[in-house]
Amino acid sequence: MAFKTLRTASFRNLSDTEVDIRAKDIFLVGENGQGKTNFLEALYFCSYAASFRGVRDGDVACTGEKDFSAEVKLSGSLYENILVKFEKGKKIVLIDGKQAEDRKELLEISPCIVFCHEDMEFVAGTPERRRWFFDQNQSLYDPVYLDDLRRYRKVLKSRNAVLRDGQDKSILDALDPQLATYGLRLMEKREESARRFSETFGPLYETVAGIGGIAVRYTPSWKAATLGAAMAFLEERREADLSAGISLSGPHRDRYSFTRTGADFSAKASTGQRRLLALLLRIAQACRFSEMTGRNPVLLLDDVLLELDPEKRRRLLEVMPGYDQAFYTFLPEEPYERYRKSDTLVYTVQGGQVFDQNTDRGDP
Ligand SMILES: Nc1ncnc2c1ncn2[C@@H]1O[C@H](COP(=O)(O)OP(=O)(O)OP(=O)(O)O)[C@@H](O)[C@H]1O
Repeated sequence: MAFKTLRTASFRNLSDTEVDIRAKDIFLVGENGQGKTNFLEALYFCSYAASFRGVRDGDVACTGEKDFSAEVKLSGSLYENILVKFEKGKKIVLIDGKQAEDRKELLEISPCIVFCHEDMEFVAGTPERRRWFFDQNQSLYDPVYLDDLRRYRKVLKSRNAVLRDGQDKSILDALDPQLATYGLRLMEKREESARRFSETFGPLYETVAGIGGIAVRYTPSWKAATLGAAMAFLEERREADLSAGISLSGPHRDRYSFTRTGADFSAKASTGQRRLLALLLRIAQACRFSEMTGRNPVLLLDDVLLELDPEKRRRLLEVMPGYDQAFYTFLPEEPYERYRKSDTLVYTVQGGQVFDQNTDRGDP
């Protein structure tokens, strides 16, 4: 699947036009703060109906506006058009003009993998951010996992409400088996997935950074492998949960870490090594996605090459995963011409306007 055109309306600072993006590689070149990342964000919106910058939908609308939309036409897909619009405080996803019931339907159609500054949080940020990454990773190719995750969160929310408000404790007796059931399903998949992810991630890190033995370690919060054991675990901790007014254990407290030959790696890693960890997490994600689905993703690479020294940049380009389309952002002074292929489309972005730099292009 690839995008043919992107049309935005009141989307951050982008001007309300349609841009032709019919190419495998598209370069967006511009000074800081001109709208390159906003362009990638608009594409991402058509892929997940959410921003990758962790902002509320309303903040994406151009200053002074309340509503906005992003729309793409597709090639290599059963579908032709995706429109995501935010109107009167409500988000609507239209696939070929038909309203989607659940935005997860988009995952099957337009899978994008974004590489951005915020990815550093998966390495240097809170355990929650790392969980988010690995949950997203699994959800990209495993809709059952996403359903279980949503169900787990729903039960957890009810359980926390009971713990907080001191409601009838018998409700906890009813909720705990559900929490344990969904929680165990998540744990099983996380265990397997961390192991499989490491098999891809470790060798990638070794190739680009020259450091072997890197793996992802998954540490579940419940020390339990069966429903009975998980229930016993919850029972044992119920008093502590009641006094805290919140569920203190469960998959929402699971941890992921990066290890080298068994010892923690990220805490001692240099900034450059951490940056590479973050970058290669996304590359491994793209590889895993292709392995599991037999399809290639669209890559959105925001200032990725800028942060690497020339040798790492060269090695990174060597391990780039298979993709159907890739969008790269560059500053004007970067040597982007060096990476340009004969069919690469180059646009400059200035003040939210996207200018075509492909003068030799014939009629599309
Ligand atoms: N909701 C909004 N409405 C209007 N303009 C916005 C909105 N949100 C951000 N902007 C503007 O968008 C611009 C930032 O664009 P963007 O984040 O795409 O930068 P960029 O070109 O990728 O540069 P950098 O390399 O610094 O990330 C800023 O000028 C900012 O004021």
